[in-house]
Amino acid sequence: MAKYIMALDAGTTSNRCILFNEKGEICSVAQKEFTQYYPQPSWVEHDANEIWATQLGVAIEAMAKIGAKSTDIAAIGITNQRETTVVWDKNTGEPVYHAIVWQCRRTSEYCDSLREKGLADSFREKTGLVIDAYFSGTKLRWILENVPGARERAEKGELLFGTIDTWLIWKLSGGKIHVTDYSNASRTLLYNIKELKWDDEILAELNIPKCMLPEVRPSSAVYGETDEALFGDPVKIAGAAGDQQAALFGQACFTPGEAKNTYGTGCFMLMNIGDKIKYSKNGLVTTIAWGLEEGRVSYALEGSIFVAGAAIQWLRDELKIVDTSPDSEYYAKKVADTNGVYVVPAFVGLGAPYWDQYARGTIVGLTRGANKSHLIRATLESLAYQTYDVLKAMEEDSGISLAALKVDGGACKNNFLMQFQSDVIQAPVRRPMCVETTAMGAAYLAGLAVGYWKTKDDVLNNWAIDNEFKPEMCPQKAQELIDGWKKAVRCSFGWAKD
Ligand SMILES: Nc1ncnc2c1ncn2[C@@H]1O[C@H](COP(=O)(O)OP(=O)(O)O)[C@@H](O)[C@H]1O
Ligand SMILES: O=P(O)(O)OC[C@H](O)CO
Repeated sequence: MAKYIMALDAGTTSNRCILFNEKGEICSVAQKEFTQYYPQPSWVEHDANEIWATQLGVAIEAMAKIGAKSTDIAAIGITNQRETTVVWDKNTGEPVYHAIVWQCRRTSEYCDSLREKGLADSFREKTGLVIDAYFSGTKLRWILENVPGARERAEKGELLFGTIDTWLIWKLSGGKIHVTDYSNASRTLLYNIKELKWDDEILAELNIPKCMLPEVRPSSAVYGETDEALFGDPVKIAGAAGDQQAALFGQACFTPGEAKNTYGTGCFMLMNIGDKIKYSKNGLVTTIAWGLEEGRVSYALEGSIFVAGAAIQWLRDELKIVDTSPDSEYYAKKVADTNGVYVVPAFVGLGAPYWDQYARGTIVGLTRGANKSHLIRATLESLAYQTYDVLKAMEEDSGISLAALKVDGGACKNNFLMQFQSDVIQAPVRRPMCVETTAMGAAYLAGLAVGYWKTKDDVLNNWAIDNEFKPEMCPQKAQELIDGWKKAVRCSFGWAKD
């Protein structure tokens, strides 16, 4: 019997491959960062070819590290940064433009015009989303409008659209399979999450030819096999899910009301709401969590925070005041507080619950005594405050007060941040043994499709806690800090608006 499930985790800043065994344990990992392009302020792009080359490279490396052969791999599951938009030529496989990344704000004004036409409610009703440059639809339209010849070629059926899952599956299959899964489709602003189909009215409004769009399949299903040239024998490609939904699955949040928060490049809190759609009144979006079989899906409420770990990378790469992201913990602990400094990392606007496309990064409360450690600490704390905002919105929408918050993602390894998070929300924060829950979720989705695991109970049984952080700060102090944060956030609003 094959020994491993391979998870390909295509994140915003790096690609990873993890090989899991039957107990859900990590047997091999390889990871590589790739280039971020910022061609104009608030524009973000990736090279889709580099994403593919990096992803294939880490897959081969992870196998080589433990001498695994293709016949040792029962199936591949894919999980990906969502919304990021790729358009490529069906015949040559060449992207017609860089991938436009979820963080990119280039379509903000077009989104304003859609809202001004009074379309916000109908888009919300159909897609569960707010009209925002974050989602794929307006990015795809931008490519069709701005890349010479793209619209004509798309209308002739020569171009294909995909989010990163679709792009990777297409490349893995040697250009044979053009699919996405329910969870990724629900992030495009083009997919009707009630009727489970591409929405013709929205496609007409955005002027997007339907023939470019991938077939939408369950998140756990055999889509096909890898091209023989890649790993030797073909391997089944058996699952895909957006990274945040995969993490919800990997955290075994199967019961409505269960939630997780992932601290990666951004920070995303998702709550399983079962098989009935519920719309938020507090700035969250409704999204498809997963569909395990054709025509049936589970939904989630989501609070999307655009900049979280990316703010720590900013301290590292732009300000150069930490050498590595984990170093932020050392500096934060060197000081007792932030000395009144707040950092609002609205580098690409603000997502939930504010949805301000024109907010920009803001530092307030500086006095002559503010030093590097205060700034680092304030940046780390901003992750916790943003999470607080989203948590409150989620509790209000769902009517459920979370007994504890399950966390995962790269930055949740930061103990200072986790303790501060618990203090701010005044509730326990639970970190699992395996914080690679995104990759784990993708592995489970693929493993369930090929019978490597039998039921979702296997996922539940493999979940184990590493640490629980309990509130140590008194509620009044926490409230004072939150009040300061609210004031700071207000200062960032609308900054980039003429
Ligand atoms: N110990 C840490 N403290 C703070 N931030 C961290 C730490 N370790 C990683 N990060 C941040 O977490 C992010 C990486 O997490 P990851 O889950 O791999 O993200 P993604 O999937 O979005 O690429 C980076 O933005 C990095 O700055
Ligand atoms: O790269 P991550 O893990 O921060 O995830 C990005 C999200 O999928 C964007 O919606």
